[in-house]
Amino acid sequence: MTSAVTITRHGGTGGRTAVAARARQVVKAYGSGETRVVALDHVDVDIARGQFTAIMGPSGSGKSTLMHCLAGLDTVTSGQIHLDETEITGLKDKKLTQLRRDRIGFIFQAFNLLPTLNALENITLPMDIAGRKPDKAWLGRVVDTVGLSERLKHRPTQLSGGQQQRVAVARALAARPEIIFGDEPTGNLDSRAGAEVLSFLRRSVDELGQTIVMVTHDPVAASYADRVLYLADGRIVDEMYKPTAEAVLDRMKDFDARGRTS
Ligand SMILES: Nc1ncnc2c1ncn2[C@@H]1O[C@H](COP(=O)(O)OP(=O)(O)OP(=O)(O)O)[C@@H](O)[C@H]1O
Repeated sequence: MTSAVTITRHGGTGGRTAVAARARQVVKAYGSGETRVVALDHVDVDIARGQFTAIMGPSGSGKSTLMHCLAGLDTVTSGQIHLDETEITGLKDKKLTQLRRDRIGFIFQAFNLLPTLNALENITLPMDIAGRKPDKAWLGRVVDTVGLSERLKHRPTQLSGGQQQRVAVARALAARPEIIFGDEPTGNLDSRAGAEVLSFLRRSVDELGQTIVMVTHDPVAASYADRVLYLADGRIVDEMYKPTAEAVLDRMKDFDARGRTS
């Protein structure tokens, strides 16, 4: 067969451009007058499709705010945010809710599973709500990737914390979102369960082409990423590719000792 025009995807499970999300000159300020806090101060960033990006920085540096703005969970004060080719800044609530539901996946520190549903039902719940039929082959791959094949009939209370978070990871992956945002996804897990979940996130990038952005305080968690962005006082002050836990820790100590270094 010839003649079909193929649109090359640059990795990832959705979208067309090599940049899954981008922020341009994003400012987020809370409050006004003397109580005004600038949480994001003219942030420019590109999130590469099919990569695992970690966001790090001291408490209050703006990590969660950046994630929430990129994910359309919070509005910006000024600047633009695009998801693939869609500008999300300026979208009305209804459109934004739809976009989050259809194109973005979330993993939070709390697993947010429904106790009355089994693992499989929890995984497919967002698609059920959206009236979408799960792609069975994909669902099978996701379940295998996160190592849950033997646990699908279990309810959350019958699963360990690590297994529950793996259900949450599978739930985020199942709908093939263009991008998954994680806010301290291993923050509630011991180091072994955390390592397991991080390995599954890593595999979902390597084997399923998923794009992931994760906020973390933990240098070990960040070492699973392809790239680490460092925030300080609402600005991206540094980045590191192919991070190791030692290099991330050294960089954090450096920041603590010298404050903002750029
Ligand atoms: N709803 C809000 N109202 C007022 N100020 C806020 C609000 N949310 C965040 N801030 C402020 O914005 C700044 C950035 O907060 P943010 O939660 O993004 O930081 P963070 O790096 O995620 O911190 P942590 O690591 O402690 O979670 C902080 O100074 C915070 O106090």
